[in-house]
Amino acid sequence: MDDTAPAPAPGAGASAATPAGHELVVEGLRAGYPGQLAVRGVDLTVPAGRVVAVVGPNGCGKSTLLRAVARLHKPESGRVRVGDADIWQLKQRQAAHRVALLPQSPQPPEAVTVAGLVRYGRHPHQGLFRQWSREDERAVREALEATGVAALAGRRLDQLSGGQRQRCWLAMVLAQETPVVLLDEPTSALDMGHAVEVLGLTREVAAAGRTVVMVLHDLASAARYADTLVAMNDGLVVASGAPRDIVDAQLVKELYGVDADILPAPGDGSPVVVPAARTATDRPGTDRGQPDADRGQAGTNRGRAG
Ligand SMILES: Nc1ncnc2c1ncn2[C@@H]1O[C@H](COP(=O)(O)OP(=O)(O)OP(=O)(O)O)[C@@H](O)[C@H]1O
Repeated sequence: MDDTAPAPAPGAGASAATPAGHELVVEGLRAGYPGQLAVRGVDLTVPAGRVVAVVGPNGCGKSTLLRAVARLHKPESGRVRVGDADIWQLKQRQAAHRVALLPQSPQPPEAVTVAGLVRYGRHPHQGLFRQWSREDERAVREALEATGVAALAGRRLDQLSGGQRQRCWLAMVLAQETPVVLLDEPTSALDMGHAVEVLGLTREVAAAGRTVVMVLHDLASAARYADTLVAMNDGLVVASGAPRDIVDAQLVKELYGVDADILPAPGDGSPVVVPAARTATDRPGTDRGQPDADRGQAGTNRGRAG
């Protein structure tokens, strides 16, 4: 763990019984959609027990990368390995023992309760000869408590606020008890207090030996809570490394086309990005998923993932 990372939140509750010790390795991953390659050759190695934040502009391929790692979006080429298992060589259920994904816009089953949703996280552990067990009950209870939604267990998901729902989905993913946890914008619907709790929880999960890869748009949070930042642009990793080593004005300009000052946060000194004010006429809107000529290849000399 990076020594600048905040200490795990007390009582945030990742179980010692959860599987740990699995390295995640992504090699030469290329994935996309008809007529568009969204991920154009990504290499990534994440040791067990680390938190990685993937950052980058809208449309640069972050979600596609996570979905390909979670065996939900078939890549054109490349490999995803968790421990000694090639995820794309496994059956869906076997893969779901190794990788869990909280997607950006998950679709709930109709009229499901919070407890019912979190129990879905145990589906990969069920089978013909494996019925619901005390172990499943424990995993569900711990996930509900860790995400602060135990009091909502009997409520219907569709009658909760967006932020409450977000934490319930997170509980479902944690209940799956996989060595690798992928979170696509896990704090997007959360107020500051709950965002801090969820980010602290990622540290707790990692401290239990699991691996967390999350997409975040808030660079300050990414820098504060992640051991490693992976910056993507136009389907490629353009920089990766410890946040304080790679977050600078040049990277922010390259990723977002924004001039910014980088200040050390009080306390841990992690980089805080302060964007320069911009008027509407400063710069016409661009699709940040497309490379600008003036952004070029700056930053490709930084540390590559892996
Ligand atoms: N289902 C789809 N069909 C076709 N193209 C898609 C589909 N999903 C994503 N894309 C395209 O693939 C590219 C990468 O999308 P992706 O969702 O991976 O980006 P992202 O970095 O996660 O973006 P954001 O920050 O906005 O969530 C984008 O250009 C997007 O338009």
